[in-house]
Amino acid sequence: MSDDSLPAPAPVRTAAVIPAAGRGVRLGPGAPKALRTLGGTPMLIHAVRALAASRSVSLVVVVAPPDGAAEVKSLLDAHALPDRTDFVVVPGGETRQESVKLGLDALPPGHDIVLVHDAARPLVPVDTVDAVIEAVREGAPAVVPGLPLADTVKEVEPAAVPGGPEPVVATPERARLRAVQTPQGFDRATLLRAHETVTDEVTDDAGMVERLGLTVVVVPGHEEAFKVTRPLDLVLAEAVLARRRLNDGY
Ligand SMILES: Nc1ccn([C@@H]2O[C@H](COP(=O)(O)OP(=O)(O)OP(=O)(O)O)[C@@H](O)[C@H]2O)c(=O)n1
Ligand SMILES: C[C@](O)(CO)[C@H](O)COP(=O)(O)O
Repeated sequence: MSDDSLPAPAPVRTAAVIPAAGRGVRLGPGAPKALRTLGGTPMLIHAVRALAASRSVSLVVVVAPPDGAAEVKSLLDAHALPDRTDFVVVPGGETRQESVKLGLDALPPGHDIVLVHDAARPLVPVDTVDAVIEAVREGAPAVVPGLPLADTVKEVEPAAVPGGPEPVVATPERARLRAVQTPQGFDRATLLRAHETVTDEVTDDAGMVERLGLTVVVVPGHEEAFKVTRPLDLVLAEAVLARRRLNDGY
């Protein structure tokens, strides 16, 4: 039985934190990775647009290179972004984990779902963003997009000398493995607790939630949400962008 005199529940609001403070050492010398261009536009702007394309995302916190917050603010001002979204820029830290924490510290109250998305994944489709948000809305405290692996993976004993042979310890069953991407989505309180509690270095935010003993779920990722890490990834990203521009006027 419904009671029309009760106020409608407040809509669940979503914020996104975009860590963009990395140097991009594996990409080679040049500007900080997030500021390098893809199709003439900084990678960070692509990533911000990808998240702001979701109608659920009302706030984007960009975590800029430690001495680059002013430059990032100017970049956001200079590029067209949706009016319905607010943007905040904060300086980042030494590690990804530190940068995400600094982004979380800048979140105002009122957003119950928080996404964390690498600036280095500039081409994630909005459907992937929305699928992650939806899974959190449905009650999962932590959600990651992931894809099955194409390669067989070996666990090894690290080489005694750099470049030396590495004894294989195990071959995990490939069908049970997923390569995880971002945006990773969280119930806000869970993500804040993870960042307050976990002190050792973890390579993704969902991994921190796992350490709290909570369940993380994987939803289907997308091959275009790949991370631009090495020079060959830039070639692929330019090709994907060129195809989108040709097909969709992106
Ligand atoms: N101190 C850091 C390190 C990384 N990142 C961000 O975390 C995301 C994923 O990191 P990765 O792709 O590894 O970027 P880099 O750390 O820049 O790469 P590299 O390890 O090659 O230097 C990127 O958007 C990167 O800007 C960050 O905000 N702060
Ligand atoms: C968060 C992440 O993109 C999920 O795949 C990844 O763990 C980041 O790792 P990196 O070594 O910092 O790029």
